[in-house]
Amino acid sequence: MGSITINKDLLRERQSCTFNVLELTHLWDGGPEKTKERKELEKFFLDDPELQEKIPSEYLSHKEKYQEALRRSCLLFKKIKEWSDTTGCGSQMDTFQNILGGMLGSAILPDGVPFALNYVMFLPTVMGQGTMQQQAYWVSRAWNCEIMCTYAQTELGHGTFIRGLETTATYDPSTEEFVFNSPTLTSYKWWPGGLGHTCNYAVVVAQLYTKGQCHGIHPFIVQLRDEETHMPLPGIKIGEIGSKLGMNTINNGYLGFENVRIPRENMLMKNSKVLPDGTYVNSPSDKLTYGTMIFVRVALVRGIAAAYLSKALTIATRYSALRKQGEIKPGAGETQILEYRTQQHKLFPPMAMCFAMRCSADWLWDIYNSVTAELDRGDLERLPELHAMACCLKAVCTKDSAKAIEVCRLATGGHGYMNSSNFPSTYGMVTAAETYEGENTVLLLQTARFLVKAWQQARSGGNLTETVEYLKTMPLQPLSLWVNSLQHLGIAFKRVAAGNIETCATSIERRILVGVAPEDAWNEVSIQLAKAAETHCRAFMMQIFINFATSAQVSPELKKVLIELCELYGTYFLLDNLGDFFMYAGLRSSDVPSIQEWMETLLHKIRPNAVGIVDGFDISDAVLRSALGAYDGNVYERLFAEANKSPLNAEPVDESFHKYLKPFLKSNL
Ligand SMILES: CCCCCCCCCCCCCCCCCCCCCC(=O)SCCNC(=O)CCNC(=O)[C@H](O)C(C)(C)COP(=O)(O)OP(=O)(O)OC[C@H]1O[C@@H](n2cnc3c(N)ncnc32)[C@H](O)[C@@H]1OP(=O)(O)O
Ligand SMILES: Cc1cc2nc3c(=O)[nH]c(=O)nc-3n(C[C@H](O)[C@H](O)[C@H](O)COP(=O)(O)OP(=O)(O)OC[C@H]3O[C@@H](n4cnc5c(N)ncnc54)[C@H](O)[C@@H]3O)c2cc1C
Repeated sequence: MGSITINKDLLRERQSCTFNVLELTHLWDGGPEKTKERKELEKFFLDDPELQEKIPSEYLSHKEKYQEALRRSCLLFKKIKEWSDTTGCGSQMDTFQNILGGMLGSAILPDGVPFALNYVMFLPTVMGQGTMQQQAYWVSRAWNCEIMCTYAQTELGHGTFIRGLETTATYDPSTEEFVFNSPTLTSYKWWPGGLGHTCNYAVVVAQLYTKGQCHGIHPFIVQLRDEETHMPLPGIKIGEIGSKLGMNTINNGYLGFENVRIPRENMLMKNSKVLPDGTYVNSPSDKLTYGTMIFVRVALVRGIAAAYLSKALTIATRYSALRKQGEIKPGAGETQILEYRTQQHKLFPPMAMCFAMRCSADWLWDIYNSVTAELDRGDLERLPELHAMACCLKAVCTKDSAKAIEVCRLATGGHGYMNSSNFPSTYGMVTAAETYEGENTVLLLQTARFLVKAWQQARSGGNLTETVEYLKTMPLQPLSLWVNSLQHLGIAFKRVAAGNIETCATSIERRILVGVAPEDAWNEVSIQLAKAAETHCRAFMMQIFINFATSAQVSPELKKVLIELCELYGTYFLLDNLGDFFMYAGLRSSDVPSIQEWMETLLHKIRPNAVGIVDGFDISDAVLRSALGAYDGNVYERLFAEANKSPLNAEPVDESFHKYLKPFLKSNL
C-alpha cells in the first residue's frame, strides 16, 4: 500500500479542529515526556519485522494461532528485557503496563498474550501474599521468565463463589508437605490464562486442611510441568479448554490433581500460615487473600475498558468523517455520515465516557496504592471502600466499553463486520472483561453491600468515607429547581444514587419487618441493589470528570472541549435514565426538552472537533490494526488489500470446485 495521500475529508476535519491535538495527546499520556517514551517504545517494538503479522490470524488454525502467539511472545519478552536493560528498571513497569494493558500488546498479540497472567496475576499475588523470603525466590524467577506462571482459582463448578472451591490442599506434617487433590469433576481448575500449554507453575487457590480442619481458601505455588521437558508432573492433569468467542491466543487451560505434593514453604504465608507441626495461624483478615483480584480490577479500568474504547472510537470516528451516504438536503450532494445527528449520538457520548473512565482509573490507581501501603502497616480501615469502588468501576466501565464498542461497529455499517475493521477482536477482548475478574452483576452487588451499610451509618450519624459522604446530606436537602449546569448535573447524579440506595435499604427493612429472612430480602431486592451500585458509580464518575474538566491546566480551547464532553456525559446518561431523575432529582417533564436541546447542542459543538479528539488519543495505525481507522483514511484501498489476503483468493478456481461443486452441479438433482 504505502500511500501517504490523506483523504480530503479527513484533512478538512483536521484543519477545522479548534484545539491543539498535541496538547490533548500530552494530557492523555500524562505529559510530553510520557508521550515521548510511549512513542519510542512503540517504535522499538512495532518496527521489528519479526513481531509483525505475516498472515492475518483469522486464517490460521487454532493450533497455528497459539504457536505463532507463543513465537511472538518469546520475542516480545526478550525485547522487553533488551529495552529495560538500555532504559533502566523504572520504565520496565511502564513497559509492562503498555504491553499488557491494552495498546502495544494488542498490536502484537491482538487475541491475548499467553504470558499475561505471569505478570498480571502471578507476580502481584506473590508480591502481595508471599513472605519476604518467598518473594526473594519466586519474584526474580518469574520476572526474568526462568519459569512461566499463572493464577489458577476458578473451577469448572465455581467462579464467583470462591468460598465454594473444591480443590483440597491437605497438610501432611510427617513430610511437611501439602497434598493436592481434585475430588470431583467440578473441582477441576478451568479458565486460567496460559495454563493450557504455556505455564510450568501456578498459584493454585485451594481449601486448606490441617489437623483435620478446613480453614478456607488459600494460595499455594504448585509446579505443574517439568522445567526441562515441559511434561506434566505425576498426578497433574492439564490441557487447554478450547476455542472461545475471543482471546484465542491466551491459552486458557484446565487442571486436576491426584495426590500432588508440594513443600510447606510453597504456601504463600504473608497473611496466614501453617507451622511445621500443622498449627494454623490466622490472617488479620481472610479478605487479604482476595488482594490480587482487587489489583487486576483496578488495572482493567484503564488498561482494558478505556484503552480499547479509545481504539474503537478512533476507527469509527475517522471512518464516519470520510464515509458518505445519502443526502440531508436533496441535491446538496452526499453527506459525511458524521453529519447525521444520530451518528453523533452514537459516537460522541462514548468519547465522553472514555475521558470519564480515564479520570476514574487514575483516582482508583492512587487510592489502590495508598490503601495497599496502609495494609502493609496493618491498617485495614479503607479496604472496604477500595473494594467497593474497584468492583463498581470495573463493572460499569467494562460494561460501558463493551456496549460502546458494539455501537461503534454498528456505526460503521457492513464494513465494521469485517475482521479487518478490528472490531470483532476488540469486542471479544473487552466483553471477556465483563466476566473475568468478577462477573459484573456480582461485583455491583458487592458495592451495593457497602452502600447499604454506608446508608445505615449515615442514618445513625456515623462517619462516612470520601465516596459515600454525600449520603449524609443528600436526601435531607430540599430539592431545588432544575438548572442546566454542570454543577447541577453533579448534584442530580448524587441524588439519584442516594435515592436508589435509600429505596433499596427501605425495601430490605420492610421485608425483614414482615418476617422475610435478611438474606432472602437481599435477594428479592437485588435488581434494585445492582442498579443502586451502578448509579453510585455513575455519580462518582460524573463528579470526578467535573473536577478534572474544570481544573485541568490546559489552554482555553482544550478546556472548552473537555467541558463540552463532561456536559455530554451528564446529559446523555440523564436522558437515558429519565425515570430516576424524575423520582429522585426533582426533574419535571417540562425540564426535559431543554436538556434534550442542551445535549443536541453539545453534539453540534463537538462535531468539528470529533476527528481531532480521536487523533488526540494518538493511536498509531500499527496499534489500531484497522482497515477502516487508519490515519490517512484510505479505507477502500485497505479493505481490498485485506480481502486479497484471504487464502481463497490465492487461486482463481478453488480445488473444492472440482471436488464438490462441479459434480454437484452436473448431477441434475
Ligand atoms: C508486577 C508486574 C505487574 C505488571 C502490571 C501490568 C498491569 C497492566 C494490566 C492491565 C490489565 C490487562 C489484563 C489483561 C489480561 C487478562 C487477564 C485475565 C485475567 C482474568 C483472571 C481471573 O478472572 S482470575 C479469577 C477472578 N475471580 C473472581 O474475581 C471471583 C469473584 N468472586 C469474588 O471476588 C468473591 O467470591 C466475592 C463475590 C467477592 C464474594 O466473596 P465472599 O463470599 O468471600 O464474600 P461475601 O460476599 O460473603 O462478603 C464478605 C465480606 O468480604 C468483603 N469482601 C469481599 N471481597 C473482598 C475483597 N476483594 N477485598 C476486601 N473485602 C472483600 C465484602 O465486602 C464483605 O464485607 P462485609 O462483611 O463487611 O460486608
Ligand atoms: C477470558 C477469561 C479469562 C479468565 N481467566 C481466568 C484466570 O486466569 N484465572 C482464573 O482463576 N479464572 C479465570 N477466568 C474465570 C472468571 O474469573 C470467571 O468466569 C468469573 O469469575 C465468573 O465466574 P463463573 O464463570 O463461575 O460465572 P457464574 O458465577 O456461574 O455466573 C453465571 C451467572 O450467575 C450470576 N451469579 C452468580 N453468582 C451470583 C450471585 N451471588 N448473585 C447474583 N448473581 C449471581 C452471574 O451474574 C451470571 O449471570 C477467566 C474467564 C474468562 C471468560
